[in-house]
Amino acid sequence: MAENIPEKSAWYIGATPRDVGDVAILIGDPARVERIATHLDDVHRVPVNRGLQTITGTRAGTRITATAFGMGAPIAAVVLEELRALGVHTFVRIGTAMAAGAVQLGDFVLAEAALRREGTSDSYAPPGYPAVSDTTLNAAITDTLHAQSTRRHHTGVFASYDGFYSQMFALPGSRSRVREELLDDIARFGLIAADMETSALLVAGRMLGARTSSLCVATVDPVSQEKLDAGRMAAAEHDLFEAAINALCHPTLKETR
Ligand SMILES: O=P(O)(O)O[C@H]1O[C@H](CO)[C@@H](O)[C@H]1O
Ligand SMILES: O=c1cc[nH]c(=O)[nH]1
Repeated sequence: MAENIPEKSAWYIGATPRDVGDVAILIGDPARVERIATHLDDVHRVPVNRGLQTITGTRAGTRITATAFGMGAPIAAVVLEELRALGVHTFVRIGTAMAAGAVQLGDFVLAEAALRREGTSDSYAPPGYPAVSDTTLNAAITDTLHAQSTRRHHTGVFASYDGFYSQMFALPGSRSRVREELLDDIARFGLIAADMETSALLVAGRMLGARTSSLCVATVDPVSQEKLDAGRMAAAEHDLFEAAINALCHPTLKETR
């Protein structure tokens, strides 16, 4: 009988259409999945596959999926592709980013657009194609951040890089030009943040007909390499989860889809 035929599951994340909602939060660190689960009701867990973990829970009647991709643009795009194929139409990447410009550690940074310094977005669109966030989604996120008003936020241009140690965070004794390239980009393009996935997700999301944006906490200073301490990070993560979940429940996202 038809209802006994197992639904096909996505190759890597292992989820079926029934396992996911219409909207999703893309998380880097897998350890954040169980922590965001505590912010949702009726949480359903998909078995972990290849370290990729997906859960779906509800908030105010909206089913929200959260999947952790780990680190870097290629796997982040795989996860976005699979969730999109399962029916997800709206994505918010949440995570950590390097602070740039006037941004201070612990501030939120919301991507309006991103400089494509990674290679994954090239597999979706030529270099002249812009990596831009969805404006309706960003309006919902901004509205939520104002209502939440727990910490400062900045909206602007991110840059995303493939090489964490070769392009973003030089280890002691490594080639100093590494950081100079990043500092050059920050100054030349007035960036507010740098991470590893945002530009690829914005391009892939748009090419696949999904709404996509990226909201991060600034956690590292590019010049001093100072990092946000664990206590402040935990508080920021809590606020980040709430901002993403509340934004995805925003009424305008339902009205305009
Ligand atoms: O905190 P998450 O979301 O993992 O994001 C950031 O952390 C990793 C590298 O530090 C990259 O994935 C980067 O984008
Ligand atoms: O330095 C950093 C911090 C967070 N995320 C990154 O990609 N780089």
